Amino acid sequence: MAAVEPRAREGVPLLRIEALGLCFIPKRYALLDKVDLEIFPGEILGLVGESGCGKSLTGLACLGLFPSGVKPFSGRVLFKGKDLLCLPEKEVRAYRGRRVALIFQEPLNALNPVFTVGYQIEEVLKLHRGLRGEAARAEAIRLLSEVRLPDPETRIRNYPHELSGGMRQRAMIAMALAGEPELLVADEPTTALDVTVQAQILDLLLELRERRGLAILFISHDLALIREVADRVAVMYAGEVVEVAGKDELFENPRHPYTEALLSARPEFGTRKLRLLPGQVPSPGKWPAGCRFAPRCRERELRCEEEHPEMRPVGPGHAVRCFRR
Ligand SMILES: Nc1ncnc2c1ncn2[C@@H]1O[C@H](COP(=O)(O)OP(=O)(O)OP(=O)(O)O)[C@@H](O)[C@H]1O
Repeated sequence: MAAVEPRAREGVPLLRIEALGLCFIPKRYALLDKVDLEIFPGEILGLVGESGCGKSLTGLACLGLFPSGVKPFSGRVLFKGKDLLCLPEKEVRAYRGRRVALIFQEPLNALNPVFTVGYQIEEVLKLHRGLRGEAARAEAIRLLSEVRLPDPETRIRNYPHELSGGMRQRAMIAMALAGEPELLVADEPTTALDVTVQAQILDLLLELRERRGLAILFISHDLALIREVADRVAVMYAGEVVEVAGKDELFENPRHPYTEALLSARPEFGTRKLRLLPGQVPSPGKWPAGCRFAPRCRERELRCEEEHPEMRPVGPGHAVRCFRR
C-alpha cells in the first residue's frame, strides 16, 4: 500500500460541523451532542469509535441527511461557509452528490438492482453535470476505468449482481465521483471485503485523494485501517468527539483514556490476543451526567462523575475531552 504523507491543515475548512446535536424525536433523547469537526480540502479525516458512538450519523450529517425520526436540535453543518441545516431542501439535494458524496459498506444498498451500472452512473452525470447520450456514456466508462474496474466497456452493461463485491465497491465509488464532489464520506467502505480487496480499495481512495484533491471522511471502528489512510483522527464516544489530533500524534501520544483503551484493544502483532475494553458504550438516553466515559475509566475521580468535560487544547491540533489529561 502506498505510504501516506501527513498533511498540514491548510486554509479554511471545506466542511465544519459546529456543536451539532441530533435528537431521536419519538423518545426525545439526544443521539449526538455538541459534535465539532473540521475537514480540510484534500485531507483524510479518520472518524473512529465503538459501534453506536454516532459515527454514521455524523457522516450522514455531512450530506445534510438525517434518518427518519432524527432531527438536529442544535449546531450548524457548514460547507464552505453555507449552513446545510438552513438551506431549502431543493438546494441540499443539489449539494448532495455534487459537493459531497457517500460510499458505504454495502454497495448493493447504493446500487439499484434493476438498472445496469452504466445507466445508474449516467443518471448522476445527467443530474449533476448535464451530460447525456454519448457524452454521458463515455464519461461513465472513463469513471469506471478511473476506479480500475477491469473491462469497463463491458462492465457498464452489467447489473450490480453480476459484479463481485470488490467490483461493486468500485462501481459505487465511480457513481460517487460522477458529480465531481470535493468531499467523500466513506462509512466503513471496506469492512465487508476480504483483506486483499480491502487493501486495493484503500489504495484506490488514496490515489483519488492525490489525483482529485478529494477530502475524505473515513469512518471505521478499525484503528489499524485508520492508521493506514488518515492524516488526522477524531475519536467519538457516546455521541461526542472526545479527542482529535494528527494521526502520528494520536497514535504516539493518545491523551484520552478511551483512545488509549481503543489502541490497546487492537490485536497484538503476531498473536490473536485482543484486550477488550470492559463495559459498554452507554446508550443514548442513558448517558451519565458527568464524563460519559467515567463508568469505564480506571482514572475517574469525583469531578468526572459530576461535571461534563469540554474539549480542551493540549498541543498543536490536539484537543481532548478529559479533566485529567
Ligand atoms: N434512525 C435512528 N433512529 C433512532 N436511533 C438511531 C437511528 N440511527 C442511529 N441511531 C442510534 O444513534 C446512535 C449512533 O448511531 P450510529 O449509527 O451513528 O453509530 P456508529 O458509531 O456509526 O455505529 P456502527 O459502527 O454500529 O454503525 C446509536 O445508539 C444508534 O442506535
